[in-house]
Amino acid sequence: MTTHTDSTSVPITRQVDVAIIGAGTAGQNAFRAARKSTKNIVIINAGFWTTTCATVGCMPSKLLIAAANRAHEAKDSVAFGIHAEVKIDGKQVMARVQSERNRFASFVEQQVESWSEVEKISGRARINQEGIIEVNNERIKADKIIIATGSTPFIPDGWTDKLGERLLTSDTIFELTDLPKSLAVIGAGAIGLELAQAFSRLGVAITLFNRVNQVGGLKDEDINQKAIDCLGAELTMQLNSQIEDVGTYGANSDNNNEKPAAFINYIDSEGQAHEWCGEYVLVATGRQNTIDQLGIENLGVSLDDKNRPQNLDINTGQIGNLEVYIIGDANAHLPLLHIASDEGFNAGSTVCEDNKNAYIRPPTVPLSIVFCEPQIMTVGMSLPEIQEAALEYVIGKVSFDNQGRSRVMGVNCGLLHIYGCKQTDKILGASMVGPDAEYVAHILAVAITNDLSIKDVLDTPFYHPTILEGLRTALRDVQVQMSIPHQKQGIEEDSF
Ligand SMILES: Cc1cc2nc3c(=O)[nH]c(=O)nc-3n(C[C@H](O)[C@H](O)[C@H](O)COP(=O)(O)OP(=O)(O)OC[C@H]3O[C@@H](n4cnc5c(N)ncnc54)[C@H](O)[C@@H]3O)c2cc1C
Ligand SMILES: NC(=O)c1ccc[n+]([C@@H]2O[C@H](COP(=O)([O-])OP(=O)(O)OC[C@H]3O[C@@H](n4cnc5c(N)ncnc54)[C@H](O)[C@@H]3O)[C@@H](O)[C@H]2O)c1
Repeated sequence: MTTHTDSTSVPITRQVDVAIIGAGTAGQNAFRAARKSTKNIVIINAGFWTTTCATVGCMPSKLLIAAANRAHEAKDSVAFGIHAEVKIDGKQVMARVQSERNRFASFVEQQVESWSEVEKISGRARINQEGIIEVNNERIKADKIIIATGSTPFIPDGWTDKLGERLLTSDTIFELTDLPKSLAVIGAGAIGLELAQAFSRLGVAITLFNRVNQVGGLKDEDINQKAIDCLGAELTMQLNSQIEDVGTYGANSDNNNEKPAAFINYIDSEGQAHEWCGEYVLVATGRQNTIDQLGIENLGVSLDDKNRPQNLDINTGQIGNLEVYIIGDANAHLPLLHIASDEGFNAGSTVCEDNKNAYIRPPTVPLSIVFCEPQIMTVGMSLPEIQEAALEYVIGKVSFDNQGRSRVMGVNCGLLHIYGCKQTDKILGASMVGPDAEYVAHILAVAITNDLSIKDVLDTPFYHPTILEGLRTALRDVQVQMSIPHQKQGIEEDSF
């Protein structure tokens, strides 16, 4: 049926209660939640109907890391008296990454296939000047619009042309059918760090570049330096380096195949000029949303200079009083999977007419984990945020270099800082590089979410011998520095 908009005579092909643009984790969750109470709904998606997480993100990266860590353990067990000869079959490594990845993606596809065809449109949507969604031959008028268009790798200007097929991003690297011989990784954020270490452990000659002396986005200088020390023991890093130029040399120069080799001209942290030359360059210099290309301004949404929407409700993704919701990586707030998932559920529940019974999840405590070894985690407020808020704090510390179980396991490199609030005996946040950081992070997230005092956490059992006993040591260190009354227990009472 074709109708007309009120203000113009432009024909519209569909009128819906809710339109969702983008069917990744956030969009699919929004669709599932909204569809419970409206049947007049459409979801539009460009590209594959799976998710970034399953297809080119969380899952393939963790599959590669899993293979890498197996290789590393086998190669790195001499101190235990175990001398293994390790042969890495690159083709088999990549084949497992792809087949397991496809298995995860197929579960998402099956769910999407169960949705009615009328509710799904494959195509790239745009919002025209009248606020109508245009996709393929359709012009869709929606009472409420949820935008969940995700993010894409950011590539510095000109690099795509200069590096040609030698340039890889996280969107393409998992499609390699064999391990490369050499790889430069540019950017030491979560993606760069995880993939640089994984490929290095699989025998690829890696150089990791970052323009600042920082890894994994760490904002606590001591933890950052410890992470650099722990990771640098096995990974070649050029931190604080400036890339001057990138490009390729003529065919056959890598004696590997017909393709030209890649080069990077850079200035190291000492100011010396160098050239790196190798097979591929993985650009991991961040991700950016693309909502500026969507015609978002036609819905009354304004963006700041980093493409972040103004007046964003971080709980539901709603923009001010508009019936526009921007969720997941698209809002550039916290580009993480659990956030995309929660925001999708919340937005989908909020747009329903009958949403009184919908449970809108509150914003969760900030939590981030980088799956390199040792792992990196941050939870709660960061040190700069605490300092900016002028809160009185103490830092409880524990080194994992000599921590009992960490040493037993041969994973004894790390440092945990817990930021305790002097007035309240509560945990403000924490930052760590070290073994089992993912579990430490979750325990602290539970404590902060439930407003537990440091004494509350210390009153729970810590089994011996565990790496988590290190968490207890750091909590006790917070406690002994507190100005509030408490039952002192010296950190020296922790024993092996
Ligand atoms: C390599 C890598 C590893 C990661 N690892 C982790 C991890 O370990 N833990 C973690 O928490 N997070 C991780 N992330 C981040 C996580 O994957 C993302 O935060 C999450 O997938 C974002 O989901 P989304 O729904 O916002 O976007 P997506 O899943 O990207 O969905 C967006 C969809 O919108 C579509 N789209 C875009 N524009 C349009 C348009 N104009 N019209 C129609 N459709 C459109 C896209 O094609 C896509 O299908 C990782 C990311 C990467 C890249
Ligand atoms: N384990 C996880 O949770 C996980 C894993 C992967 C990705 N992610 C998500 O994906 C997002 C994107 O990850 P990312 O690592 O690409 O981005 P990022 O923003 O975290 O890191 C990018 C890094 O590249 C550096 N950089 C930028 N331009 C550069 C240049 N020209 N030369 C040298 N260095 C440069 C930056 O200094 C920064 O350290 C993350 O913010 C995260 O939310 C999460």
